[in-house]
Amino acid sequence: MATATMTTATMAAAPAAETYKLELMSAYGPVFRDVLNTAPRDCDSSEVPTIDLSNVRGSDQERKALAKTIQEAAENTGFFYIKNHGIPKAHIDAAFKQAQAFFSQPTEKKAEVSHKQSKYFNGWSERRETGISPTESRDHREGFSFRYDPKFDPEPKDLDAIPEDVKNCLRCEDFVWDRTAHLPEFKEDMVAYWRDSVVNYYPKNTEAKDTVIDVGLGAHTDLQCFTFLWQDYVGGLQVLNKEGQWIKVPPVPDTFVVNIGDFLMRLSNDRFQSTVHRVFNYAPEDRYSMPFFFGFNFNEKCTVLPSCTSEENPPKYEPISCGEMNRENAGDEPDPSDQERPMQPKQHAAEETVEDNPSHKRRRRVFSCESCQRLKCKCDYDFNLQSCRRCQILRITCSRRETVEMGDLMTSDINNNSIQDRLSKTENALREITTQLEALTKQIEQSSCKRAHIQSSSTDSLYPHDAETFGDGLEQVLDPADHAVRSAPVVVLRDLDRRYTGGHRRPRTLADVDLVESQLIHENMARELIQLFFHHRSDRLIVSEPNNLTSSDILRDASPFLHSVCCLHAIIYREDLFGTATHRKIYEHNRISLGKVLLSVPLTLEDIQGVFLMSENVMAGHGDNGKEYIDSWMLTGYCITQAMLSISFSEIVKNIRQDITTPEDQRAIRLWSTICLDHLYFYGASMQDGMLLAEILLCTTLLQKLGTQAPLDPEGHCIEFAAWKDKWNHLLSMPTASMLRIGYFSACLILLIRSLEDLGENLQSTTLLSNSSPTVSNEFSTSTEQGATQDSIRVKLRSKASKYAQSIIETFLNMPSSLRDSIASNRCLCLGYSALILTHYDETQSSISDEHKLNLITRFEEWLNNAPGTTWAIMFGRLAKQKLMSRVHSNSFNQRGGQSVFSRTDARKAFPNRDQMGFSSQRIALKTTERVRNGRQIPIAAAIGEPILTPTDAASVWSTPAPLSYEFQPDFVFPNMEDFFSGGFLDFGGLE
Ligand SMILES: O=C(O)CCC(=O)C(=O)O
Ligand SMILES: [Fe+2]
Repeated sequence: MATATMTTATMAAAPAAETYKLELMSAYGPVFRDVLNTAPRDCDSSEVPTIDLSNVRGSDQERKALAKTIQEAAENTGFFYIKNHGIPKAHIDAAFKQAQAFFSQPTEKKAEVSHKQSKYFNGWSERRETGISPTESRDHREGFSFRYDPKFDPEPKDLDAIPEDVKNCLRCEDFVWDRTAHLPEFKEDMVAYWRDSVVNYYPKNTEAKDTVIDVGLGAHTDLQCFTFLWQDYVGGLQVLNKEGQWIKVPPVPDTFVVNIGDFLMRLSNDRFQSTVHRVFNYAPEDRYSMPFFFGFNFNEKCTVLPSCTSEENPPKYEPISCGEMNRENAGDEPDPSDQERPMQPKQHAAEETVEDNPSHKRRRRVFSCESCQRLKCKCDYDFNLQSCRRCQILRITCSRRETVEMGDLMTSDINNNSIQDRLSKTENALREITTQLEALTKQIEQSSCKRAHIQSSSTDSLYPHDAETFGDGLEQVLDPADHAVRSAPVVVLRDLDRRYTGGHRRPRTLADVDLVESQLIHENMARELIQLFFHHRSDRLIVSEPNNLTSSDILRDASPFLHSVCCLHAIIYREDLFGTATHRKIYEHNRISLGKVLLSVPLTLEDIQGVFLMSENVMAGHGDNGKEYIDSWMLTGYCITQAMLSISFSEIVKNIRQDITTPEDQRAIRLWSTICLDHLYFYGASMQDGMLLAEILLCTTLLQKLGTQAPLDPEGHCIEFAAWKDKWNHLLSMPTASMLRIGYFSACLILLIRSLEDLGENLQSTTLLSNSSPTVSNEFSTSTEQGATQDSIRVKLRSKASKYAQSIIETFLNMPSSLRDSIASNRCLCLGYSALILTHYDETQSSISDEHKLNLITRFEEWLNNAPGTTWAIMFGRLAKQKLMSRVHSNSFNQRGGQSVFSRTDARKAFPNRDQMGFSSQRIALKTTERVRNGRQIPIAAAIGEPILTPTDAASVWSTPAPLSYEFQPDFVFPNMEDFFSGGFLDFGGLE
């Protein structure tokens, strides 16, 4: 312990790594920036000033003063706001509305105008499709682009008079408007706003990943001269200042943000700053922005502006066009000049060596760094500095290549030359690798202390989920071994893992390509297969719809691997595909992906789900035993290990305690319980494990059935439940399976109640909890044939529901008392609810005698009175009893000609152990409290109980029944029984 404390102290004193390396794609190739780890702060007006453009049409002097202000801002941060810009607010508002209308369409609709149909990157781009910054996540953004079209110019153009070379540079495409024609006024409002624009949509994002910086649009510089940006009120734009600090450029009403682009920086001989910026939309709201990129035609060659050069500061660059400049960086396909921001680099084609082509003549060596060669700049490579001045200024790696030019040397030197050439390439490659390794090591080191930094400024945290449950600085020390002093092994392991992988996953090419992309199946087929998966196989993961599987909207995007595995599972249900060559190919694809995924730690929940599904023999047909897959046990075991690393259990437990579990938490726990239980299955699980598994599967079936239209047939049967019962009958029939039986009866009861409600029966809180004596109309609406059929169905369902409610209570009362007392609170509420149902229907409707009911209910209530933590159920139990007694009373009253003749004997029959009934004459006061469950507020009614019976004279009370003693507030909402039921087995967010 002493050592640990010492280490902590030493560590705390050691200077923390302050920066991380940010890699950027630029026209000059990859550029690295050192970025401070501190949380982004607000910009101040000296960094991003607001410039009033009112004087743009003022006197010469005023205009000069304005130009100077702009120049200063362009030379400083390269970012500024403009106000009084003259763009009508109505145009902006209309375009904004259209942007919202466009992006709120279903994906399929947006896909109709996908940029994939475009030659020039016009149209819609999906979320995560682009990943502009190699250091950060893929972009959590959708975009819609269109280009200037002379047809829509506010000053009408003679289209025929446009010169051919200018026409060739136009990038407008009609399909963007044709395929949005269904949106009223869309084109008109958009072109009225800008005539050449991108609209960015950053969907709300409250689930930032903790391993990468999850960005809306990654760090980049804009490529052209300057950008006008309108942003809505949400905020998220950040700019990297000269100190390497991210500063926030928040929305300011009625302004645009202007920033300088790479091309203007070059034309100004680096005087104006093209500054790195990004969008970080970690916000509970969607964000929209509409930039306009101003630049020359992409073919227009421009020189450095003479006014920006002098004798001491000669032009650094050769004339170049914007198109050429960017093509130099990114290769030729697709034409990068059609993008507004840099593209991710393409692998340069392997360079041709002299050996590859021995016909090449001996070459003359010239010294010029690779970047200057590419950009046709003069290179003043300094051998001592091992860099040229331009690369130094740009802070990019200056790799020198001994370029050889045709002509000079003797052919006999070819071999020597090629060796020399290769040697120099190898050297360069090594240097590059060393730089990257250094950067990576630093980044990994920083990632472990990043948390500490970022946590201290929690509001701006880039890693909100990184906020560990650790209470003090002891857990934030750099040496993970120190964690061992206080942390569970898994915490140490997780930390080590983060530290050594830095959250980076191994590349797993195939696993990240889904079946559609790899052209194994068509998109529509994939959609059908996913539907089939959810119809037939989702019980494997206890999920009922795709977004139970992932937090992202699109499973294919979130996890191509899991998507492929789900498709593979569904093929069993497609006779036309099962056993075909396509099936085998898909299987092969998944098998290889599985291998890649297994090697790429840390795994996401989706990965683990995929691996888990692969533990089944998915090549087996319906009837075959999918479980006998050779690696199943190993795979489920691996899933368990990985889940332990990926799931923050303590965080989830904390959330459960506070009743604030997130869908992500629930997903994690569902997955965890499923894989553990499945693993036990192979291991030889106990009966109790089996019962728990059976019940979880039952619950899944129930949830699925509740989502369907007619969950039961007219006889009140459910095929799926019958199948479940068949499968688990060996457990159900065991004497120790009372809870499982109660679960089964409850599930059946829930479906019956749902069916009755569908037939118009009111079984809502208001009815079940009302103080009036429960009578259900027996007057059927037999006037129509359909009405008569419905009535007869209702009769059957009522009687069945009563039977199930009876079975639930009976089974419970027959359990050993120790087991009864340990019942989960949620399940206890199921019992209370069953009691209400049992008493709701009279003898004729339920085919159960009131006497028997009273007996059961009384015993149940007696237990409730003595059992701990059953507050709610006490109320329901008592209410049930009162209602029943009041009906028994009025029945007897009516039967004996208005005379109450329910005798002591009757009472004794109903209460054979009346002395042990435990009725108390005390008033019961239940506290009013509020709990939140599943996001709903459930007021627990204040209930004051009057004594119902006194042990001394039960019979006198029969003749004059006491008024019902529980009064529920009118807005009291009875939670669904399925909430109780499904919450019961995991005891999630249990109500006390
Ligand atoms: O959405 C924003 O605020 C910035 C967008 C941007 O930088 C771009 O589109 O290049
Ligand atoms: Fe930008």
